[in-house]
Amino acid sequence: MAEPDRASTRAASTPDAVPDGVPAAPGAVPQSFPDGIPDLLLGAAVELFGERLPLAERFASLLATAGVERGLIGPREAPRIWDRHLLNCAVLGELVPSGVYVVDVGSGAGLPGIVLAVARPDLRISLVESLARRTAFLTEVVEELGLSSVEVVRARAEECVNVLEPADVVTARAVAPLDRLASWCLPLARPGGVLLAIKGSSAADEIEEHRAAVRRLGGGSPSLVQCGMRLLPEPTTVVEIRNTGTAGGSVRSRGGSGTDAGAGSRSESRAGSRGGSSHGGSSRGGSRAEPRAEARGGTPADARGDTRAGARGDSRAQARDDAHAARGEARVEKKPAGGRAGGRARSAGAGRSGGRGAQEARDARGTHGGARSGDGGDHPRK
Ligand SMILES: C[S@@+](CC[C@H](N)C(=O)[O-])C[C@H]1O[C@@H](n2cnc3c(N)ncnc32)[C@H](O)[C@@H]1O
Repeated sequence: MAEPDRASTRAASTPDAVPDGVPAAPGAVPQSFPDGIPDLLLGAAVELFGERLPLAERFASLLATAGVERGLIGPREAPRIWDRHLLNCAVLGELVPSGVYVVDVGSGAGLPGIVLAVARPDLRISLVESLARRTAFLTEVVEELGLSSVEVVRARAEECVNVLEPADVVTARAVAPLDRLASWCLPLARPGGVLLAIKGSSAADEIEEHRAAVRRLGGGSPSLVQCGMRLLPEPTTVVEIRNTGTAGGSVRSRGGSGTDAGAGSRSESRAGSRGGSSHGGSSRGGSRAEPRAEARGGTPADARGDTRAGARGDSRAQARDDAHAARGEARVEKKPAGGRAGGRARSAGAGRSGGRGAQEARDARGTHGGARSGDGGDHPRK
């Protein structure tokens, strides 16, 4: 497996934080709101983003302009950005403990990763996305919003195992069916860590279909959780799977390579270095249902609808990615190093043996991370 190449940029400024993502006191809430937030959702937006609501508004605006122009979301999504995307993702924070390290797999245009970073400045977040066009957008957004606790990692999730620090929480929305998602994401979570997959109304069926595969992959029994019950007209359906640390198998990816196939890396990671996160605290809510329970509200959508403009190009790029991965080849795309040194990216073998792995880790700390960039399954849909 080829060495990942890392470069990074660090956000220029850090906006004022809301401790632990606690909603700001009423007096701190900005007085002016854009037309963009539907009246019905204004209360939820204020509660979820608090005094960082202007940052969320800026992200909404970037999605509706550059995001649409660059084919990252479809033009029809622009009017639905708040309900279908920002708030749908922000309520995921109910399941994320304070101060933990989160890896968002298949971030696309930043969903849910950027939204979580805006709503929850207490989190450290790595956005893992395989397509360069999308990581370029993500990097710009991170810089523009001053999200200093976020790194953008251009790589397939499979390539990040033993490269990124084991995560307390791995998130994903509209990336792949549950078995494939588990095979990519559970290895990125520490034992005891969780995968939170935003899913649609077929989540319960998916759980039943893939239960055995998830168990083979070291996942505990999946739970179906509804987030935002109190805040949103339609709550967000999340499948929560704990990494038991007993993985015993893999699921073949589309390219034909299993997660343990050693796909080559073409990664540039942007590593932030704020020290390891202990698994902190308890999560903030979410309403758990029995796995078989019917999910209310078809949230997660089929991403195909919202990426139409760029979908053909992306799927060609993804096919190339898959072919490379299937052959175990690496395609490293370098980015100029920038910003201060980071240190969270962890190389295979780093810390245990010297040699290349250790050198990679040193490189990651010394030059600081970068960005790295695939296409997947279901998106929130209403
Ligand atoms: C349908 S989009 C969803 C994007 C975003 N999560 C959302 O909900 O809007 C799926 C994204 O996952 C990325 N992707 C697919 N497979 C991946 C993998 N194995 N590793 C990293 N990213 C992947 C694709 O490039 C694409 O950007």
